[in-house]
Amino acid sequence: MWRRVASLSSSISSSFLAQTASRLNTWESLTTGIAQQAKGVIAPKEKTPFITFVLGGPGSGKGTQCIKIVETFGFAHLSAGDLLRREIASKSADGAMILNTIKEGKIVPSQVTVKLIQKEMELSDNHKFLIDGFPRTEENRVSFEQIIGVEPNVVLFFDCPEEEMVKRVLNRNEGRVDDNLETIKKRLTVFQALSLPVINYYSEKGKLYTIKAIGTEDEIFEQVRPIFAAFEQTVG
Ligand SMILES: Nc1ncnc2c1ncn2[C@@H]1O[C@H](COP(=O)(O)OP(=O)(O)O)[C@@H](O)[C@H]1O
Ligand SMILES: O=c1ccn([C@@H]2O[C@H](COP(=O)(O)OP(=O)(O)O)[C@@H](O)[C@H]2O)c(=O)[nH]1
Ligand SMILES: [Mg+2]
Repeated sequence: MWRRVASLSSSISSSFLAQTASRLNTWESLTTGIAQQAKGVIAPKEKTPFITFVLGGPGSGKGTQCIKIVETFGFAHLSAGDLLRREIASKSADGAMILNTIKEGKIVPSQVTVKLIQKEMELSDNHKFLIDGFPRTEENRVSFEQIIGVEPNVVLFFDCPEEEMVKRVLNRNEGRVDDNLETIKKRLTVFQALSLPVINYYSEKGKLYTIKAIGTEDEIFEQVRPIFAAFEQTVG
């Protein structure tokens, strides 16, 4: 749905989209409303978006569980880290800056990450999104709300002991520049200082679902499954 609108609205700036969306605060404002303006026709009613943020420390199992959620509940999986690594691989203008930031275990400027997420959402035909590994800071969170103009419906937090996260990352074997002891130590510090406040924010808003992220992948998924099963009727 976003793809069609994105192609129709190339002359309509994304800030206009964001302003319209945040004013009306509905997904339909981003889709049918703009489509009507662009084409002068009544567009079919679109589905309301369902956004899940998937949070947790490095190696807590976010990506692994996202694959299972996609298989079982048909979400689109947007990994912020994968989108950033794709920018590095494509040698885009921001590639070198992103690579250095990831090597240092720091956080890429919000504007860059949110634009990449926005593009993927626009290209997707799905209305159910798993946004994996984002937002990692309060600034990330605010930036998403301002640019995209919607809030998450559900926030998952994979709560895993540091010792286990370190062990998993060092065994990950995906050739990542940040899967080494020096970077992981920095990432754990960043997680405690910058990401935990985001998790606390959503806890206070009543949107947080905490998963005990130890045990087998299947055992952990049995904690995840009922969360999405409960929403299935309403989400579609
Ligand atoms: N429950 C689990 N038990 C043991 N290893 C796991 C478990 N879940 C994931 N892993 C492994 O740990 C590593 C990190 O998992 P990943 O899903 O990439 O975490 P994250 O995206 O949170 O960094 C991967 O090599 C993955 O195969
Ligand atoms: O919103 C994001 C997501 C990721 N990153 C960077 O990308 C790295 C890897 O993120 P990813 O989610 O892939 O790591 P994981 O938690 O899965 O190990 C992070 O340490 C950050 O440097 C970032 O800056 N902003
Ligand atoms: Mg991951």
